[in-house]
Amino acid sequence: MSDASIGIGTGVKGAPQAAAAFDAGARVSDYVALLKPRVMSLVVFSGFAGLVLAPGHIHPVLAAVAVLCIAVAAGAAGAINMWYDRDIDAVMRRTCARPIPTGKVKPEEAVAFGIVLSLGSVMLMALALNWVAAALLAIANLFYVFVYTIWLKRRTPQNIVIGGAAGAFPPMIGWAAVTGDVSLASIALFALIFMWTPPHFWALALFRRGDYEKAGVPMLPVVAGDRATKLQMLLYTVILLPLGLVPWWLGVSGVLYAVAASVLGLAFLGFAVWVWFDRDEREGGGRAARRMFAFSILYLFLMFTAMMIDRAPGLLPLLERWAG
Ligand code: HEM
Ligand SMILES: CC(C)=CCC/C(C)=C/CC/C(C)=C/COP(=O)(O)OP(=O)(O)O
Repeated sequence: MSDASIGIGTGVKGAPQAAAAFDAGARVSDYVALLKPRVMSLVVFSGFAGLVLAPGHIHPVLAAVAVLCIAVAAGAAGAINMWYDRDIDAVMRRTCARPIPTGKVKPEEAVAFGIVLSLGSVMLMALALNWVAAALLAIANLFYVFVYTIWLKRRTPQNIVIGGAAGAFPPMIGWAAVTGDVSLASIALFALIFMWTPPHFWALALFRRGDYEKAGVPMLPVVAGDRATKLQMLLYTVILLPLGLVPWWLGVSGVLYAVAASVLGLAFLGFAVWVWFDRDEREGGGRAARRMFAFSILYLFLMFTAMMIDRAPGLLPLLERWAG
């Protein structure tokens, strides 16, 4: 039996096709990487929480469209951020393997991709849901691109305090997708993420300080030092403790949430105290800072989970109606 008859010839002929398919797969994953999918998970989760917690009903298909729009608009802003920051991303160890610094995606392709997805997601939100949700989505997207990335990131250590507002919008957007408005309760959800962002990010900046120094980005540990950063983190986590109870106080969720928020808030504060007393200030050496960064993500996931579980009795009839 010749090689050709057992299919080797076919295999050789198929090789370029296989390579092309592999290439296409690699390109898809590069474009997905532009969307910062891991960060997006929590953005989407908090947006979903806004949808669940808002009073009123929404058809599940529309709820899914709203979540998709939040995910795509956030990812699109991330792609534009990677286009603008391609010079500093190439310098930092954490970001140097991203698709633009490695040459896998051209800068102009990335920015076009980001702009098209931004416009598409905002338009879909406006058409399928409502104009308030679409306007908030556009504001969040533009805030991350223009206020955080282009204006503040390279100028001031307060970059993430002000610019962090972008990431605080998703629950408000989810809420508005259901109600068509902005309420005190949705502002409380915004405030929670707004106050959470600085300790979340500065914990990372403490053990990635060298990266930011190298790239010349004025993050707080670089500009003001570790002690000042740790003090600020303590302040924000102290404020976060009572702020976490506001959704309960406003009746967004009940006592179960209030207990969870107190425990989680105290734990987050405990991490900030541990970071404060941790004397290991070598770049990359601070175990406490690493743990606090990881806990910050768990904290927000659990806060919104607790809020939603507390609303579960109200959700049940809703789910039954959807199922029916
Ligand atoms: C200006 C505000 C913020 C800054 C500067 C910031 C910065 C960062 C950075 C640098 C990382 C490491 C990312 C990586 O290397 O993959 C990170 C991780 C993360 N951030 Fe933030 N963040 C901010 C706000 C938020 C918000 C609002 C959320 C969601 C509500 C969020 C969710 C996450 C999650 C889930 C991760 C973990 C990703 C992973 O598993 O690697 N961040 N953040
Ligand atoms: C439309 C919408 C809902 C927008 C939300 C935008 C959003 C996901 C904000 C979170 C902020 C964020 C990921 C900052 C990363 O900082 P960086 O860009 O400095 O991080 P890097 O060094 O990893 O690039």
